[in-house]
Amino acid sequence: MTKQSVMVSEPQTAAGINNMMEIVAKSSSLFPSMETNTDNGGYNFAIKKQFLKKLETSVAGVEKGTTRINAWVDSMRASSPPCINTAMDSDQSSWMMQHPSALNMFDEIINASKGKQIVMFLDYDGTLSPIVADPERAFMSESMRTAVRDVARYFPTAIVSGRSRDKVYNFVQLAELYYAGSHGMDIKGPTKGPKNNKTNKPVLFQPATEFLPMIDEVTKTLIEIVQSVPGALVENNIFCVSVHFRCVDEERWEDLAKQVRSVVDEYPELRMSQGRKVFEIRPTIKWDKGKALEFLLESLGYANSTNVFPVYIGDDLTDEDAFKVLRERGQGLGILVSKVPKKTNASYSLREPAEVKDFLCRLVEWKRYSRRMISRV
Ligand SMILES: O=P(O)(O)OC[C@H]1O[C@H](O[C@H]2O[C@H](CO)[C@@H](O)[C@H](O)[C@H]2O)[C@H](O)[C@@H](O)[C@@H]1O
Repeated sequence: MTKQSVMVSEPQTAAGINNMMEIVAKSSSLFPSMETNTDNGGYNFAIKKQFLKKLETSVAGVEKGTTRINAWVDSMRASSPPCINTAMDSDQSSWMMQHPSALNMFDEIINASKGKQIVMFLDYDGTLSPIVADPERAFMSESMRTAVRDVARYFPTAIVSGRSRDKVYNFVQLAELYYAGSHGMDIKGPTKGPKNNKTNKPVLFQPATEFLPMIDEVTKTLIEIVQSVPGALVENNIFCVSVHFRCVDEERWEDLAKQVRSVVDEYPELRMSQGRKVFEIRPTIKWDKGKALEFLLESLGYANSTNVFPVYIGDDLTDEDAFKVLRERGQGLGILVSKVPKKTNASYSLREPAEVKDFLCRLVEWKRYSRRMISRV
């Protein structure tokens, strides 16, 4: 993994993306059903050893799942086709009709929010910070930090990330925000904030603590096995774990998918999905970024309120859970950050983090202007 922060462009075709979405959707039905392993108080710590031995001696178990591995590799490839062709142009424009730019539709968005409290939910990677090759160097710009800080002055604001809460906090460094790390499985309220904060006690919610030893064990196993795949990187996100393949040669993807899949197969209580050149491994509990959004709205006192307008901005598959919740509630809106058409539950789009920043700044400008107008009356 390079120590330099390298910008990585991700040319993707609409067909490729839709293909990937379908493959990912289909592959979820291939996950083993959830069963409780009662050895050793719920976790089988011998699994790691058994697994490593199995890898040394045979890949028979993996071969049985050839079709499934092929689906994963297809999905990995579909997320990075070589170029954008002209057929894309018409797909792009029809997609843009369905998911118009949140900047172009700014006035409509503001009208829809009239009389309601906007609550902001922001994903981190690919939304507040550009995608880079080294996950440790995914810094957000100082101007983005200022924009988020300003937004949080006027609207309750939460960062919702796949990263561990501590890690994403270290990137954002704003104490006045809510943070939901590990795909929403680790939620903490602000350490400083507005006086009218309805909850005096700081929020702390961790619905997956029982999985900590298992995630820790799987992380260690994954670190050992990916050593043989140059460029692969395991990131411990505390309640979940990521295996990055952004810097792995495409010829090695199949190997990597097989190895990761066979580790995860040993843990029926874990599931694996694919994000942007990353495998995400997390507990099968029914908790995701959508549930985290609902939990935060409730903590803020908006559980059954019709006077709230949640806005969620994100770029990845895991953000779809939050977009879906907003669609189902018929409240607020989702904004997908993407340069290319993607199947999404979001209503609007923004092309890249720079546009996210512009959108946040316009929100702040509008709020300041409307406050000035009110104070004049
Ligand atoms: O929910 P998010 O905040 O978007 O986190 C999702 C994953 O983001 C990170 O990986 C992605 O960004 C990296 C840095 O730009 C990039 O190198 C990688 O290829 C992307 O997948 C993070 O490192 C993961 O742990 C998160 O799960």
